[in-house]
Amino acid sequence: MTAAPVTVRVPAKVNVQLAVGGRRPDGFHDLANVFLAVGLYDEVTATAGAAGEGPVITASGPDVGSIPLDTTNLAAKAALALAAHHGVAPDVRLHIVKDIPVAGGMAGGSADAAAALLACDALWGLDTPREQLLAICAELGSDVPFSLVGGAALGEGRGEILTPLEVAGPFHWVFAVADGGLSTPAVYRECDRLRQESGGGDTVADVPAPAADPALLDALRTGDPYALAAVLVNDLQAAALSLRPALAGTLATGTDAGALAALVSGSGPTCAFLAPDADTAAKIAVTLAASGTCRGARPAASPAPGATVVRTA
Ligand SMILES: C[C@](O)(CO)[C@H](O)COP(=O)(O)OP(=O)(O)OC[C@H]1O[C@@H](n2ccc(N)nc2=O)[C@H](O)[C@@H]1O
Ligand SMILES: Nc1ncnc2c1ncn2[C@@H]1O[C@H](COP(=O)(O)OP(=O)(O)OP(=O)(O)O)[C@@H](O)[C@H]1O
Repeated sequence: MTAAPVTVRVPAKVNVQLAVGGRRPDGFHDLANVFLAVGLYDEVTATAGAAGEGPVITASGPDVGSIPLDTTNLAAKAALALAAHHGVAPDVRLHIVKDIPVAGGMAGGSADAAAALLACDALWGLDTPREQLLAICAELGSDVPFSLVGGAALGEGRGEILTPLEVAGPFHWVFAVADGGLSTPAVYRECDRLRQESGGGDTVADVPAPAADPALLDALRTGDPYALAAVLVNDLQAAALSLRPALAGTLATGTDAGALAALVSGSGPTCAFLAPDADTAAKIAVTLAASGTCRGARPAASPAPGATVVRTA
């Protein structure tokens, strides 16, 4: 009997604190990365594939023209990694319903990897222990473990070593989606270049070790948007603005429309706006969408749960 298809829903993320340390010898940067999952979701459905065909990717949604449909898709890589871990055949059809902006700094590819991992695990009846799933996630990318876990978490190391955080809420956000993406490695490189240019150096010997801000952790715990707005910080923001100066106009538009704070989401170019309540978030979204400073604006609340099986047919 063929196993029933499995659908997993997985959230996007915003980094409420992204403290970036110096460039390590392996090219990565040590982080104090406070992740918050937000209620914008992709869905990945895994269906049994024909013997020998490997992972087959299909996708639907407005931006899917810019994602790869071969084995470089992070969802395919996740299926291959899980199959290799267990020594099983990686035959699976993965359909991605994509709502998370592509190359937008919201971990869309990472989300699909985490979702595919969970969906294949259920489809293939593997029951992989959580720690092993998290280890496979970390091999796939620095953001992938958080996509599995969701909620709020501090990511240390290159972002893959997670400590869950207490978080109240809801926090109300608006996300301004830009035309075109930004490459994550290019943004980290630009951060290094700006550090060198300012004379401070860009290696672990030059840059103070990143640390989570206790005031920010308190604001998450108490669910206070005003306190959170006062301490939001993204060390990659200057680099994203340097590569995409027009984002300054987007940030200013959302702030003028009533956001408590505005910042670039992760490596950008999506901009995130924290609102005091859901009504204000809806108004900010309308103003941003009409402003011509972004391609679209999406309200979303956080925290959101991590990758979750939502359907088996
Ligand atoms: C910007 C963030 O989204 C914030 O959460 C992440 O740090 C990026 O995570 P990601 O997209 O999962 O990144 P990975 O796939 O692990 O790495 C892609 C590239 O980003 C850079 N990279 C990533 C993470 C990190 N801590 N330091 C880095 O310098 C490296 O050039 C790396 O080759
Ligand atoms: N399933 C996928 N969805 C989106 N992009 C993918 C996927 N698989 C591979 N990619 C590639 O990864 C690149 C980065 O896309 P992604 O949407 O993950 O960026 P991002 O949100 O900026 O990532 P992050 O916030 O983790 O740095 C894309 O340009 C695309 O070519």
